[in-house]
Amino acid sequence: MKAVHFGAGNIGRGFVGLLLHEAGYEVVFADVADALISQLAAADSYEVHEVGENPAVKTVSGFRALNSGTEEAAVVAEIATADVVTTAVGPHILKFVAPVIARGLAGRSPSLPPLQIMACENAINATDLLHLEIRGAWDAGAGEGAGKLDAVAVFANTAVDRIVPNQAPGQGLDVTVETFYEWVIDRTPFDGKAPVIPGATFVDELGPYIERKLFTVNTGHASAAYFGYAAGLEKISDAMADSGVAAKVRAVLEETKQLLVAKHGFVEAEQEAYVQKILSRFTNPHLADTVNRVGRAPLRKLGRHERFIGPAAELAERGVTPVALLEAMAAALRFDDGADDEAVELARMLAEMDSAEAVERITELPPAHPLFAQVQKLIEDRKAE
Ligand SMILES: NC(=O)c1ccc[n+]([C@@H]2O[C@H](COP(=O)([O-])OP(=O)(O)OC[C@H]3O[C@@H](n4cnc5c(N)ncnc54)[C@H](O)[C@@H]3O)[C@@H](O)[C@H]2O)c1
Ligand SMILES: O=P(O)(O)OC[C@@H](O)[C@@H](O)[C@H](O)[C@H](O)CO
Repeated sequence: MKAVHFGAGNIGRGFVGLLLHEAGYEVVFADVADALISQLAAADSYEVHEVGENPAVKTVSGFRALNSGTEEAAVVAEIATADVVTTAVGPHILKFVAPVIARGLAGRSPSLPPLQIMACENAINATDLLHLEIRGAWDAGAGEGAGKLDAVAVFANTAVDRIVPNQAPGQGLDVTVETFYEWVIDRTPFDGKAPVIPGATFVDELGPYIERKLFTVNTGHASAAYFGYAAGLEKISDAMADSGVAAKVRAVLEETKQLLVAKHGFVEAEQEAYVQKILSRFTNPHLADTVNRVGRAPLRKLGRHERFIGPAAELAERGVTPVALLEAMAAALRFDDGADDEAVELARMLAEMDSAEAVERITELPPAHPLFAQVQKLIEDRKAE
């Protein structure tokens, strides 16, 4: 069995690659980072160091690696004979890997079962986004003469959860990760022939799991990052050790818990246990995770269906005015990491646009939305500084 995995970064090597390897797949890593691919191609194995409670070291071996920029034809050929394709490149990069996947699909023998495609990104239904992009490339010519896309590929949404920080320089290919992990996959598109991945959980209704993960783990994480950044702290665990930051993060998760319980019917006590578990993961002192990594790409994180506006807008639509979520968004507007392209772009937008235009462009909330005025006020306050 062969899996082609796009994105050999933190979660690619430290989670998806590891679970696919443990499931018995030969993993072919595809990435555009030349030095990383050369290192992987030259290596026989790398180690995943799981730190925290019950630490362990896992070895990943038997993989290959290709540069999907300079060795595109080879990647296309691998996809043509693969069983599974996964991605962990970032939601905004899916449009770049889609044409390569489309060409690989077009080259498949009709005798092969459909390729099983799963995007492992922090976004609601990321595989649907990838599917749309592949469909675009297919219809634009990649699939010419190859029949119907849906006959050669199956697309399944997933929710992936494991905190994998940026790795310390000098660590080579080895990856330090937390011990916790969860990979939840929508079973329904596979028509009874889902891939066998023992580390993954297959469910019939993924929607509540994705939202629970994004609006608890990622909303809480990003809140810790932005409040921690405002407090001048560098590590997430240090931010969570600050009682003021921890209280604000807790308040944010109280609001998303209220939404998740009301919307999806999660049992309140179970959701509270989930929140507690996540807060304890953020405090893991063995994980050198930074507020800059977790706060990265604030424009994406302030998007309409993302970790802040997503739950805050739904609460507002239900007649509840969020308070802590708005405070976290106010902190996000002040994340001015000059090394982060999106933080720089956010600062430019805040400087150049009037507040109403900035709300629409950053959050895509329409002016008539019940949350619009509150977000506009946050932006006015930020602009006035
Ligand atoms: N790190 C985590 O804790 C974590 C956990 C769950 C989900 N995720 C999600 O996984 C995705 C990747 O995150 P990460 O932390 O591993 O980031 P990362 O930056 O460590 O890895 C991304 C990799 O994608 C590669 N890449 C960029 N453009 C590419 C292209 N066109 N083709 C192929 N490869 C390309 C980069 O070179 C890099 O190696 C994101 O969507 C993130 O939200 C991350
Ligand atoms: O990857 P992002 O930028 O969407 O979010 C940053 C972190 O919150 C994220 O990578 C978490 O570590 C991860 O989602 C945990 O499962």
